[in-house]
Amino acid sequence: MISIQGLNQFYGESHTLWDIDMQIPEGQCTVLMGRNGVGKTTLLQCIMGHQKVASGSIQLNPVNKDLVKTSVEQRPRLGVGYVPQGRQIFPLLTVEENLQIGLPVLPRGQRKIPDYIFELFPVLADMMHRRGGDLSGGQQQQLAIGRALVVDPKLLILDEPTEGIQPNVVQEIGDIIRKLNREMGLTVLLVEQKLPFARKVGDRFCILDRGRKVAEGAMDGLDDTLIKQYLTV
Ligand SMILES: Nc1ncnc2c1ncn2[C@@H]1O[C@H](COP(=O)(O)OP(=O)(O)OP(=O)(O)O)[C@@H](O)[C@H]1O
Repeated sequence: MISIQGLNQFYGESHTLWDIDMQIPEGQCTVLMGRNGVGKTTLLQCIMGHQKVASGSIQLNPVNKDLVKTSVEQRPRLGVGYVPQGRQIFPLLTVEENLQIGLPVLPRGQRKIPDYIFELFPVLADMMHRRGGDLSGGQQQQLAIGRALVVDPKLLILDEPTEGIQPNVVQEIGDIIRKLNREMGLTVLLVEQKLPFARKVGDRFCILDRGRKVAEGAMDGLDDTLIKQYLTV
């Protein structure tokens, strides 16, 4: 679905991502892992066009587009949905208004929030007219995922969807990501620090360390040596 090749990124003089080659296979759930500050969010932001790429390509298939050469606004139209770190819900807008944010990218006749979003997240229907800021952290995460789904993505990218969320809701979010991936066929790329969660939802892992990709493969292959070397603090 996505093939990243030779990607380099800088913050000013600081070389943050180094020669990243990475595959996000269609239909699978890939978990991007690594310690704090290794460049996971930066890589997602490069895919979304929120950070400038110095060199390399991010090929999106089957539409056959290099995202590096595509405008930020094009991503949702090309079928890429994004749930950013910290959720970024608009606190003063209602749940309905937050969900409607993505609608203008759709053709005029299709600008309606799909019903299945309320089946996945019944709480959003119950709280439709409440302000985003009144929702709990877990409810806001559901709203952020719902908002990303409004544009009918083929690829869903999530940055630490379980961060700051209560354990019982983490389980619920995991079930929803699995459902989206395994039953509804969305390709998923997510950043996740919690190992049990990564193992539960992921088919594949990819590890970054100090801006370089150091390992990737099937989730079964994420062994103690890799965990000790690159993930534990
Ligand atoms: N806007 C920015 N300007 C300058 N440096 C930045 C910026 N954002 C991140 N960095 C730096 O780039 C490096 C990678 O940060 P990034 O947030 O991508 O890492 P991460 O792996 O997602 O970390 P975390 O798990 O803490 O979210 C870090 O050294 C960080 O301090």
